[in-house]
Amino acid sequence: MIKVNKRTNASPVKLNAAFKRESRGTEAPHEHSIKVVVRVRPLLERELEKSPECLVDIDTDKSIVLRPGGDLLKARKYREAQRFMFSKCLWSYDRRANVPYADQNTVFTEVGLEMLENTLNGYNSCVIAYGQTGSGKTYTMMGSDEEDGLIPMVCRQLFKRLNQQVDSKIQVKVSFIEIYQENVFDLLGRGNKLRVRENSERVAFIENLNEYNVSDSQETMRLLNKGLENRTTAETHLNKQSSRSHSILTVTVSQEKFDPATGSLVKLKSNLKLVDLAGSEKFVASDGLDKIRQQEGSRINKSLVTLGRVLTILSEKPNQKTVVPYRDSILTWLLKDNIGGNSKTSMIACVSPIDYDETLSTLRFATTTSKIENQVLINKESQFNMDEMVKQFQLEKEKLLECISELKQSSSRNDELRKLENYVQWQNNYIDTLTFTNEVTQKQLLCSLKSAQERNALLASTLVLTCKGSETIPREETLELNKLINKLHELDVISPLKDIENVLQSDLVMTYSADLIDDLM
Ligand SMILES: Nc1ncnc2c1ncn2[C@@H]1O[C@H](COP(=O)(O)OP(=O)(O)OP(=O)(O)O)[C@@H](O)[C@H]1O
Repeated sequence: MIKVNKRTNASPVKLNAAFKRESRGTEAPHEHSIKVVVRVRPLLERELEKSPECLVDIDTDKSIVLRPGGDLLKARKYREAQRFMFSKCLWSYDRRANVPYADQNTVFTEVGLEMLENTLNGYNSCVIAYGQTGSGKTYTMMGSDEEDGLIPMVCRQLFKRLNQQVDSKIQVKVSFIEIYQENVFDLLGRGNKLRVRENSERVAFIENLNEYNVSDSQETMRLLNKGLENRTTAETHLNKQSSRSHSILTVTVSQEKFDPATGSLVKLKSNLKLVDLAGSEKFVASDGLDKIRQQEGSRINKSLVTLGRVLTILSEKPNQKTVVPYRDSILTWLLKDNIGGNSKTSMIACVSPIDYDETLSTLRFATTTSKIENQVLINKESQFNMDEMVKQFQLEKEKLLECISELKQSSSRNDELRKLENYVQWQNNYIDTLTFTNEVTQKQLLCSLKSAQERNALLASTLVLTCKGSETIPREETLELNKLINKLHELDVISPLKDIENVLQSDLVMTYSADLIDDLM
């Protein structure tokens, strides 16, 4: 086993020289760069028997060192120690004193939490697990029987957070696909191949894909498990249950919320893609794989090679004329927005601690990825919505009336309460008028509704004080209450309605509603 840090005994001069030449990714990441996190997995049971040498180490939580190891150094001279820098390096190889052990919760904290926040704030988000076969991608994303992975944790937390938003209209939809040998299959459907097409805005979509509405994390987990049962796996020389396909779980979250400050209905729609790629290792004919496995291997490689090409072009900051070959593979076509587009994206690069070549290839791939900057936007739509505004207003009024009727049973200040009740009734008629005169310019109605809302707020504070009314009410509170009630009397309730009336009359329409306003006054 190698030592943890630069204090290693193994030819320090050579290592330092190599570090100078080979340190990668040291530039500070741009705000919208794809965030790359590396995770080193522990030795597997069958690897432990051979007591292999650990070839990786992390010397800070942002830097990982790969060394050739004694045998490899002798065998091939060109192999050198190399250091790579990333947003975070997670050590799950063993529990040692000077490096914190990264369990599944750590992955959630480092990657999942941020993605969750992004999704709730209306950003498209994506997490991609990349690495060779058996490096821990599925373990990281899905987890094991004993421990949940990132996906179940994100789903659980997502619903927990959404349930706290009592005043929003929320819809969550889930779809789950696999890309196997360059074909798309619906993991929640009947297993038939689906076609990828492009809409008029050149956004790829999957025709006839099942999308399920889900209302809690249990329902989401049931669908996820159903999909996992359908996913194509096989035993390979490196992994007993190797995923032979790329899987993409898409969680679409739509939130609608009325914003009383602006009088508008805010709609946020974001999708969170959770991608577990098939293994990235090279296949050699001498591996003794049967024909199907070889074909699988070459198709997996085709899509990952295209992914690599796309990422390389994007990392070199292309101009508008550069052709990015997204459409050369289904994977890159479907992930177009997430790599180089409108998405906050993270990659978890999973590495084996004992495979120099594959780990080096993964770390180089991850470095290229970390140089990509996306163009991130909140998917937000605001629109004035009179119906919603009136609904909100009606709710406020109902609350006030409820409050008054409760107070009437206990309070001795029936006079004030009756006055307040009259005001609320007045608001009631006002709402009817507004609903009826829906044709009037929105701006005027909004202005009018806002002043009515101010009155409601005043009514509410008056009620709070009235609630305290009893024989022993302190003098200051009585004064305050009288002040509020006087203010209510003084309120100019006529001008906003006059504005509406003017519009109605100048348009010579809806005279009936103008009459109604007259009645009210
Ligand atoms: N951090 C970890 N802690 C404990 N066990 C792990 C960890 N990472 C991976 N493993 C174990 O390593 C084995 C291989 O992991 P996994 O199946 O996740 O690899 P993979 O990268 O998804 O492979 P493939 O590309 O072949 O699907 C599994 O038995 C898994 O439980």
